[in-house]
Amino acid sequence: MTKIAIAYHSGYGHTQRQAEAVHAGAAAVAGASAKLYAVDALDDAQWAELDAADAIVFGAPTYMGSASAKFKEFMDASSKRWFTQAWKDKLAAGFTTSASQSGDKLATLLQMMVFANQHGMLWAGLGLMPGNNNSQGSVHDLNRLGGFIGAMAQANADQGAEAMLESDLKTATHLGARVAETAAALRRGRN
Ligand SMILES: Cc1cc2nc3c(=O)[nH]c(=O)nc-3n(C[C@H](O)[C@H](O)[C@H](O)COP(=O)(O)O)c2cc1C
Repeated sequence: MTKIAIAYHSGYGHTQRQAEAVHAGAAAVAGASAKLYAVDALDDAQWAELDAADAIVFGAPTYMGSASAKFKEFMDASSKRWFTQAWKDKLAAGFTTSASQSGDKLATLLQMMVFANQHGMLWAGLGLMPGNNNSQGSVHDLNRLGGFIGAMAQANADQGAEAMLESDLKTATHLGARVAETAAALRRGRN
Protein backbone atom coordinates (compact mmCIF):
# COMPACT_ATOMS: atom_id res chain seq x y z
CA MET A 1 0.00 0.00 0.00
CA THR A 2 1.39 3.40 -0.96
CA LYS A 3 0.70 5.93 1.80
CA ILE A 4 -0.13 9.48 0.79
CA ALA A 5 -0.35 12.11 3.53
CA ILE A 6 -2.03 15.45 2.87
CA ALA A 7 -0.70 17.92 5.44
CA TYR A 8 -2.63 21.18 5.27
CA HIS A 9 -3.92 24.23 7.11
CA SER A 10 -7.17 26.03 6.38
CA GLY A 11 -8.46 29.03 8.31
CA TYR A 12 -11.93 29.27 6.78
CA GLY A 13 -12.53 25.98 4.95
CA HIS A 14 -11.48 26.77 1.37
CA THR A 15 -8.11 25.06 1.47
CA GLN A 16 -9.74 22.23 3.42
CA ARG A 17 -12.07 21.62 0.47
CA GLN A 18 -9.08 21.69 -1.88
CA ALA A 19 -7.29 19.23 0.45
CA GLU A 20 -10.30 16.91 0.31
CA ALA A 21 -10.12 17.02 -3.50
CA VAL A 22 -6.41 16.08 -3.38
CA HIS A 23 -7.34 13.27 -1.00
CA ALA A 24 -10.04 11.98 -3.36
CA GLY A 25 -7.56 11.86 -6.25
CA ALA A 26 -4.92 10.00 -4.25
CA ALA A 27 -7.37 7.56 -2.64
CA ALA A 28 -8.81 6.60 -6.05
CA VAL A 29 -5.47 5.21 -7.23
CA ALA A 30 -5.31 1.42 -6.88
CA GLY A 31 -3.01 0.35 -4.07
CA ALA A 32 -2.89 3.80 -2.47
CA SER A 33 -4.20 4.95 0.88
CA ALA A 34 -4.60 8.65 1.60
CA LYS A 35 -5.12 10.56 4.83
CA LEU A 36 -5.69 14.20 5.72
CA TYR A 37 -3.65 15.86 8.49
CA ALA A 38 -4.57 19.29 9.89
CA VAL A 39 -1.11 20.65 10.66
CA ASP A 40 -2.32 22.91 13.46
CA ALA A 41 -3.43 19.89 15.51
CA LEU A 42 -0.78 17.22 14.95
CA ASP A 43 -0.09 14.81 17.81
CA ASP A 44 2.99 12.60 18.10
CA ALA A 45 1.24 9.64 16.49
CA GLN A 46 0.31 11.76 13.47
CA TRP A 47 3.89 13.07 13.14
CA ALA A 48 4.98 9.42 13.10
CA GLU A 49 2.46 8.72 10.33
CA LEU A 50 3.93 11.57 8.28
CA ASP A 51 7.36 10.01 8.82
CA ALA A 52 6.03 6.69 7.50
CA ALA A 53 4.26 8.12 4.43
CA ASP A 54 5.57 7.56 0.90
CA ALA A 55 4.51 11.08 -0.08
CA ILE A 56 3.41 14.26 1.67
CA VAL A 57 1.27 16.80 -0.17
CA PHE A 58 1.48 20.20 1.52
CA GLY A 59 -1.45 22.64 1.46
CA ALA A 60 -2.02 26.12 2.87
CA PRO A 61 -4.05 29.20 2.09
CA THR A 62 -2.08 32.15 0.80
CA TYR A 63 -2.13 34.81 3.49
CA MET A 64 -0.22 38.04 2.90
CA GLY A 65 1.62 36.52 -0.05
CA SER A 66 2.89 33.41 1.70
CA ALA A 67 1.68 30.27 3.46
CA SER A 68 -0.49 30.96 6.52
CA ALA A 69 1.28 31.38 9.86
CA LYS A 70 -0.15 28.08 11.12
CA PHE A 71 1.41 26.27 8.18
CA LYS A 72 4.69 28.07 8.82
CA GLU A 73 4.56 26.87 12.43
CA PHE A 74 4.31 23.34 11.04
CA MET A 75 7.26 24.02 8.73
CA ASP A 76 9.34 25.20 11.68
CA ALA A 77 8.25 22.28 13.86
CA SER A 78 9.37 19.90 11.10
CA SER A 79 12.97 21.02 11.69
CA LYS A 80 13.24 18.10 14.11
CA ARG A 81 12.82 15.86 11.04
CA TRP A 82 15.22 18.01 9.04
CA PHE A 83 18.08 17.34 11.51
CA THR A 84 17.97 13.64 10.67
CA GLN A 85 16.69 14.12 7.09
CA ALA A 86 13.84 11.82 8.09
CA TRP A 87 11.79 12.82 5.03
CA LYS A 88 14.66 12.49 2.52
CA ASP A 89 13.60 10.98 -0.84
CA LYS A 90 9.90 11.07 -0.01
CA LEU A 91 7.74 12.53 -2.75
CA ALA A 92 6.33 16.03 -2.10
CA ALA A 93 3.84 18.32 -3.81
CA GLY A 94 1.81 21.41 -2.91
CA PHE A 95 -1.42 23.30 -3.28
CA THR A 96 -2.83 26.64 -2.21
CA THR A 97 -6.04 28.68 -2.29
CA SER A 98 -6.39 32.44 -2.27
CA ALA A 99 -9.02 35.05 -3.05
CA SER A 100 -7.37 36.95 -5.90
CA GLN A 101 -6.76 35.42 -9.31
CA SER A 102 -3.03 35.65 -8.70
CA GLY A 103 -2.94 36.82 -5.08
CA ASP A 104 0.73 35.76 -5.10
CA LYS A 105 -0.17 32.07 -4.83
CA LEU A 106 3.05 31.27 -6.68
CA ALA A 107 5.03 32.59 -3.72
CA THR A 108 3.30 30.08 -1.43
CA LEU A 109 4.00 27.16 -3.77
CA LEU A 110 7.63 28.24 -4.12
CA GLN A 111 7.86 28.42 -0.32
CA MET A 112 6.60 24.84 -0.11
CA MET A 113 8.98 23.67 -2.83
CA VAL A 114 11.97 25.20 -1.03
CA PHE A 115 10.73 23.65 2.23
CA ALA A 116 10.43 20.19 0.63
CA ASN A 117 13.90 20.46 -0.85
CA GLN A 118 15.34 21.46 2.52
CA HIS A 119 14.02 18.10 3.68
CA GLY A 120 15.64 16.37 0.68
CA MET A 121 12.22 15.47 -0.69
CA LEU A 122 11.45 14.96 -4.39
CA TRP A 123 9.10 17.66 -5.68
CA ALA A 124 6.33 16.68 -8.09
CA GLY A 125 4.79 19.51 -10.08
CA LEU A 126 1.22 19.59 -11.32
CA GLY A 127 1.86 18.02 -14.73
CA LEU A 128 -1.03 19.77 -16.50
CA MET A 129 -1.07 22.19 -19.38
CA PRO A 130 -2.57 25.57 -18.44
CA GLY A 131 -6.26 26.17 -19.09
CA ASN A 132 -8.24 29.34 -19.80
CA ASN A 133 -5.40 30.95 -21.74
CA ASN A 134 -6.88 31.21 -25.22
CA SER A 135 -10.06 32.42 -26.91
CA GLN A 136 -11.76 29.02 -26.49
CA GLY A 137 -10.88 28.76 -22.80
CA SER A 138 -13.02 29.38 -19.75
CA VAL A 139 -12.83 29.33 -15.96
CA HIS A 140 -14.20 25.80 -16.14
CA ASP A 141 -10.95 24.50 -17.67
CA LEU A 142 -8.72 22.19 -15.68
CA ASN A 143 -5.78 24.22 -14.31
CA ARG A 144 -7.63 27.41 -15.22
CA LEU A 145 -5.17 29.46 -13.12
CA GLY A 146 -2.22 28.11 -15.09
CA GLY A 147 0.01 26.80 -12.31
CA PHE A 148 2.91 24.45 -12.99
CA ILE A 149 4.61 23.69 -9.70
CA GLY A 150 1.44 22.93 -7.77
CA ALA A 151 -2.35 23.12 -7.68
CA MET A 152 -3.92 26.56 -7.36
CA ALA A 153 -7.48 27.41 -6.40
CA GLN A 154 -9.22 30.78 -6.23
CA ALA A 155 -12.12 31.40 -3.86
CA ASN A 156 -14.10 34.64 -3.76
CA ALA A 157 -13.47 36.51 -0.51
CA ASP A 158 -17.18 36.90 0.20
CA GLN A 159 -18.19 33.28 -0.45
CA GLY A 160 -17.77 30.04 1.45
CA ALA A 161 -15.99 26.88 0.33
CA GLU A 162 -19.20 25.49 -1.18
CA ALA A 163 -18.92 28.10 -3.96
CA MET A 164 -15.47 26.99 -5.10
CA LEU A 165 -15.20 26.14 -8.79
CA GLU A 166 -15.24 22.48 -9.79
CA SER A 167 -12.35 23.17 -12.16
CA ASP A 168 -10.08 24.07 -9.25
CA LEU A 169 -11.19 21.02 -7.27
CA LYS A 170 -10.61 18.73 -10.27
CA THR A 171 -7.15 20.26 -10.65
CA ALA A 172 -6.46 19.36 -7.02
CA THR A 173 -7.81 15.85 -7.59
CA HIS A 174 -5.45 15.50 -10.54
CA LEU A 175 -2.51 16.43 -8.28
CA GLY A 176 -3.54 13.82 -5.70
CA ALA A 177 -3.72 11.10 -8.35
CA ARG A 178 -0.41 12.13 -9.89
CA VAL A 179 1.32 11.99 -6.51
CA ALA A 180 -0.17 8.57 -5.66
CA GLU A 181 0.79 7.10 -9.05
CA THR A 182 4.31 8.53 -8.89
CA ALA A 183 4.81 7.40 -5.29
CA ALA A 184 3.76 3.88 -6.30
CA ALA A 185 6.22 3.90 -9.21
CA LEU A 186 9.00 5.04 -6.88
CA ARG A 187 8.11 2.32 -4.39
CA ARG A 188 8.16 -0.35 -7.14
CA GLY A 189 11.52 0.90 -8.35
CA ARG A 190 13.01 0.86 -4.86
CA ASN A 191 11.67 -2.62 -4.16
C1 LIG B 1 -4.76 37.16 6.88
C2 LIG B 1 -5.21 36.93 5.46
C3 LIG B 1 -4.37 37.28 4.43
C4 LIG B 1 -4.74 37.03 3.10
N1 LIG B 1 -3.84 37.32 2.11
C5 LIG B 1 -4.18 37.02 0.82
C6 LIG B 1 -3.23 37.22 -0.23
O1 LIG B 1 -2.08 37.56 -0.03
N2 LIG B 1 -3.66 36.96 -1.49
C7 LIG B 1 -4.93 36.58 -1.77
O2 LIG B 1 -5.27 36.41 -2.94
N3 LIG B 1 -5.82 36.32 -0.78
C8 LIG B 1 -5.47 36.53 0.50
N4 LIG B 1 -6.35 36.25 1.50
C9 LIG B 1 -7.61 35.58 1.18
C10 LIG B 1 -7.49 34.08 1.41
O3 LIG B 1 -6.37 33.55 0.74
C11 LIG B 1 -8.73 33.35 0.92
O4 LIG B 1 -9.85 33.84 1.62
C12 LIG B 1 -8.64 31.86 1.05
O5 LIG B 1 -9.74 31.28 0.40
C13 LIG B 1 -8.63 31.43 2.51
O6 LIG B 1 -8.48 30.04 2.58
P1 LIG B 1 -8.95 29.25 3.87
O7 LIG B 1 -10.46 29.34 3.90
O8 LIG B 1 -8.49 27.85 3.65
O9 LIG B 1 -8.33 29.89 5.06
C14 LIG B 1 -6.01 36.49 2.82
C15 LIG B 1 -6.87 36.18 3.88
C16 LIG B 1 -6.48 36.36 5.17
C17 LIG B 1 -7.41 35.98 6.29
